[in-house]
Amino acid sequence: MKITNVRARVFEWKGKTVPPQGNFCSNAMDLLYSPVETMQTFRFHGWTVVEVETDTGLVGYGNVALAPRIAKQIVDQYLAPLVLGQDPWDYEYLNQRMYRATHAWGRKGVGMAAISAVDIALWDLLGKSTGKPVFKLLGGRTKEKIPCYYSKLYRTDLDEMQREAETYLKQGFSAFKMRFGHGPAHLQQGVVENLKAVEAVREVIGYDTDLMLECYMGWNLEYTKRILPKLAKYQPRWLEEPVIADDIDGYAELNAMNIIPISGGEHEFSLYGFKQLLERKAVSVVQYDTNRVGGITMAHKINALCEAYSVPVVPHAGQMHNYHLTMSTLASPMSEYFPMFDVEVGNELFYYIFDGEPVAENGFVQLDDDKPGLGLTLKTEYLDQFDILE
Ligand SMILES: O=C(O)C(=O)C[C@@H](O)CO
Ligand SMILES: [Mg+2]
Repeated sequence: MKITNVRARVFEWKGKTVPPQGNFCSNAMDLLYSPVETMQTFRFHGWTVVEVETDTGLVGYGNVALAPRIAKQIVDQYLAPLVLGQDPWDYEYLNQRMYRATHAWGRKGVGMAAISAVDIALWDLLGKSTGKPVFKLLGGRTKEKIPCYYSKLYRTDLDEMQREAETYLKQGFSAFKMRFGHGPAHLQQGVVENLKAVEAVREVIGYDTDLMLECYMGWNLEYTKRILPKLAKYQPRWLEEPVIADDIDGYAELNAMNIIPISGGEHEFSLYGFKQLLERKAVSVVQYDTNRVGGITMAHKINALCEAYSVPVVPHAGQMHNYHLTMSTLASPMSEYFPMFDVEVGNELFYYIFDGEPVAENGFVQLDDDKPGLGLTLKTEYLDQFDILE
């Protein structure tokens, strides 16, 4: 099998969107005085879809969500020439080729995200060419089905958050992730607001469910140290990305406090970066996203690394490029699950672009043994609501 063409297209949503309500979600911009409304930097309304075509007629699909227009340029100008004419089965060689050729500028961030999209498309091809789902190529089914946690609960009105939690509890979810709306800029009043929100959600979901708390890098070390003991009584399973991704010392210090397990890795990009996080005991849960860390080839290696350190992997986002890895490794006990809603943050867009993304039933997602590759096709239903950049 030989690669004959690589096509990268940006899908930019132009349809109706739901404006973020209330304090919505803390994020890294919150610590900075800014005339820019911070939610503008937080919304992700575009996606790059990469199609790798072959001389067999098979086409593999990959995707990247970060900085989609730049990712497309990287695929077009730098990565496509490196894989054209090559055999997708040489995926390790091709991954190294892309990683090393772009290393001067690409080793963290959007460079790696673009590599990920091509790599994911290669694995989709491998599955399609063998008639097997990707998880089979990675080692097979380690779970009957994948437990997943409901991930939304942005910081809106507390009654609304409670209604949301109740609805999804009734649908059978037994694990939830909520977002904080306040950080250091909101002073002690914000601490109180944060605690009230966790209490409100626990009031509805009880204590026989898991609750995860998301900061999305909107706090700092001092603030987190102050609030951690106050949050402990709500028994969170983890506290996610309290500080910016580069502050590995901060993660290590917070995790060593042993009050609440600290999770991270959603904004880490390389195998070496994860080695550092693990060596430093900086996180108790690793949350890579396969469409950021160099694709399935690299995520598979990170799983092995985490297995050896006995640190669980719960990838960022659901989505097929992550589900296949979660299914095939014991290092990964469960998945994140973004429900399909009207377009708001943009996490939902995956459902609007692709057909085949599984829908959770009773808090589990299932992968089909008989669907080759990733099991995704392009959806036609919403095509007129995207601007598509060729
Ligand atoms: O789902 C997460 O872990 C994210 O960080 C997604 C982002 O949308 C913040 O809510
Ligand atoms: Mg997160």
